[in-house]
Amino acid sequence: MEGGVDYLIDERKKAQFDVEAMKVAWAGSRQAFELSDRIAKLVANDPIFEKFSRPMLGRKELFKNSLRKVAHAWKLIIDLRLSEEEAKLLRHYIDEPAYTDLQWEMFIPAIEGQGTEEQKRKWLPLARKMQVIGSYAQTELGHGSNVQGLETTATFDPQTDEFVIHSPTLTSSKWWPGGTAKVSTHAIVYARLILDGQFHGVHGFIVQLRNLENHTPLPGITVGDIGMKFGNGAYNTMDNGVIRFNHVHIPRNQMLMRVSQVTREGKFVQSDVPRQLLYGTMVYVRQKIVADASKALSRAVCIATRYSAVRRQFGSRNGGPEIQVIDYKTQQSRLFPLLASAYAFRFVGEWLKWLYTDVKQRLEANDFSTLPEAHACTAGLKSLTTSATADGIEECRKLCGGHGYLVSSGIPELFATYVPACTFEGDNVVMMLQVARFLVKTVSELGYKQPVGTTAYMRRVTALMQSNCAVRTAEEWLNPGVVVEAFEARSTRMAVACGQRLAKFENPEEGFAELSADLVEASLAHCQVIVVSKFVEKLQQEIPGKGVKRLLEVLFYVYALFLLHKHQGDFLATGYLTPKQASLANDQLRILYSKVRPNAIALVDSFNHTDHLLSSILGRYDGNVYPKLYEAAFNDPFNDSDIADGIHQYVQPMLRQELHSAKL
Ligand SMILES: CCCCCCCC/C=C\CCCCCCCCCCC/C=C/C(=O)SCCNC(=O)CCNC(=O)[C@H](O)C(C)(C)COP(=O)(O)OP(=O)(O)OC[C@H]1O[C@@H](n2cnc3c(N)ncnc32)[C@H](O)[C@@H]1OP(=O)(O)O
Ligand SMILES: Cc1cc2nc3c(=O)[nH]c(=O)nc-3n(C[C@H](O)[C@H](O)[C@H](O)COP(=O)(O)OP(=O)(O)OC[C@H]3O[C@@H](n4cnc5c(N)ncnc54)[C@H](O)[C@@H]3O)c2cc1C
Repeated sequence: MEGGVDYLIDERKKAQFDVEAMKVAWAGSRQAFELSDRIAKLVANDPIFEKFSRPMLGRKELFKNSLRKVAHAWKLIIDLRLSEEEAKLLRHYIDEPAYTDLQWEMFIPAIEGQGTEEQKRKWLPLARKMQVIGSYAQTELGHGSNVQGLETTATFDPQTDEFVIHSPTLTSSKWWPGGTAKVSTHAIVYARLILDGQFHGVHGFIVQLRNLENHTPLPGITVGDIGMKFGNGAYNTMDNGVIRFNHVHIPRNQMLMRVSQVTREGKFVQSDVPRQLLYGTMVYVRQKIVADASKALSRAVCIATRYSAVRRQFGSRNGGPEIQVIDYKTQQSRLFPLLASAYAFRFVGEWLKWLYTDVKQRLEANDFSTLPEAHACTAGLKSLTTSATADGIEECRKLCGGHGYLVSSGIPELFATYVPACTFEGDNVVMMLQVARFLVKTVSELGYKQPVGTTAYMRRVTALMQSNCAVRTAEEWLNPGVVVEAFEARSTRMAVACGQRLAKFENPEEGFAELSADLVEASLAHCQVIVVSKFVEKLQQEIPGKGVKRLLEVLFYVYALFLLHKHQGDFLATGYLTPKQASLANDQLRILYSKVRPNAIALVDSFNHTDHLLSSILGRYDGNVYPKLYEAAFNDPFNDSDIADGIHQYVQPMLRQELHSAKL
């Protein structure tokens, strides 16, 4: 058997549910499925969007090719009159980080959230038509996580009614802003506002960087690329920049003034809008990143699952076929929790999108009451989902054995492109510490204030602290209420224990710093409650299609019981579970894996990923792995000639023992 075509056909026959209905459940609705399927095919069938050769290209060629793709995409958007939703799907399927990500996901949202009505009227139409191209310049060489520590200054000059943007030190150079090194004409620059020698906090300013006619940097602006990043291809299609400002003047009306204003006389006016709204763009993008995590994880899982069904090792008897590696329990125990996580992240991402839309509407009506909850949820879930996805992609590489290390497996580039998500938009540990602040506050107020939203379960603090799990058989773990209660009890107990230990410190900030590692673990436990509960809420909805709901229930238990197994130390240490109950959960997990097994290929087919998106020989829909790997090897430009450059010069003299007289 040369290829794996027959293996996947057989695998697909084993499915116990309606795959087409599962595709709809994954997409969110039939309309969403049809839209996304149409755009996926549009991209897959367009040769300009080819990406298989990307890791072989040098930086300049890679970047130019990326500019070409964006220009072609923009032309398609106009010619086909694509909506903003369709344009964003187009970007997803093109699958290439580019300056437009910053334009549409940071520059425009920053103006929408922090600009005045007048500023929105002026800048948004220009940006939406791509007549100005903007980026988001917050991070500096010496300051990233600590936004209040930024050094760039914006000093008001009452003589000219302008702000003077300046980088006073080397460490104040803006460093990282995507799209900035070579493309963007403007940037939202975050800087310390200085009025009459007084510091008034960090604010956003719209600063023009380049001449719109000839694209040269404006006087006083030094700008360039920060250099090659991790991996070939990957995030190197993006021009992350360094900018240095030397007393650059901008009009006063280019400070984003929804949160605070500076008058013509140079007076600072603080409105009722909380200053945290300045961080609103990050909240928006963190929510997007959560929604995107399932897309990246599902790609890696799809590749590893299909390949695990094609790949055979050991167990051949009488010349018969060896065992498919997907049949090894160890392979299942590593792969199926990731498959289940992809579904879990998809549903929590959908919910977070809803939560964000709700908060946005409230903010527009000047209702800021749900902002702390939205901040904690977006920060925490961004951290949980990106860490699990980055680790999961790497696990999928290992699940594919040696071939997973080949660029043609599609996994190395996916990993290299994905991992910065653990760092950008807030380092994952720093984000969990934000959740910790929120949890500590919630716990400290339990005596007199009812927790709401995602912490509402802590209203039952007494019961969750005192009662214990009642499970006596492995079967009894198959109850959503029992599972959710276990997660809630563990989270409540960890948060309360942190609160009690913090209370022993005279200085709360010192206590917080000392206990920060434990606080991060308590925050993770709380975020897991959210993911598990939102999965259960999804299952409570009507989900049409034969067997679809049943399979989603199986995946829910795999996700939750795997987490319980992985973190059983917490569940045991907090005293909610006995070792016997933890062991029963693990027994149930093994049974669940055998329920996933016949459906595994159909479950990854339900992601509806095109071969173009996967860009992976191991993950091909037809499973024809070996002939295509062989073909790709000989199509590699390195194999153009049998004698590589340098062989005659450096190898032959060695073979002939003539190295001493060779010209090196
Ligand atoms: C081809 C054509 C296509 C056309 C269309 C295509 C469009 C493209 C479409 C799709 C693209 C798909 C891609 C999707 C993903 C988008 C990716 C975009 C690229 C990403 C590139 C990366 C960008 C960046 O990284 S930008 C920089 C990000 N930086 C950070 O995240 C810094 C992190 N630090 C902080 O946020 C803060 O410093 C802090 C929170 C850690 C601390 O802040 P501080 O002021 O010191 O606050 P603190 O004292 O701790 O807290 C005070 C109180 O404020 C509360 N709080 C903090 N933050 C927030 C907040 N955000 N919201 C609300 N409240 C907040 C905090 O809890 C405290 O509250 P308390 O009650 O006082 O305790
Ligand atoms: C690919 C990529 C694209 C980016 N694009 C942009 C962009 O478009 N615009 C922009 O402005 N920025 C951008 N950034 C920058 C990004 O937002 C920052 O790198 C990120 O916020 C982390 O900040 P840092 O680099 O300062 O990390 P640091 O804060 O220096 O982190 C270093 C280590 O210190 C730890 N640490 C830091 N503070 C604490 C603390 N209080 N407690 C405990 N541990 C702590 C962290 O956990 C980490 O382990 C991008 C970054 C990357 C990688």
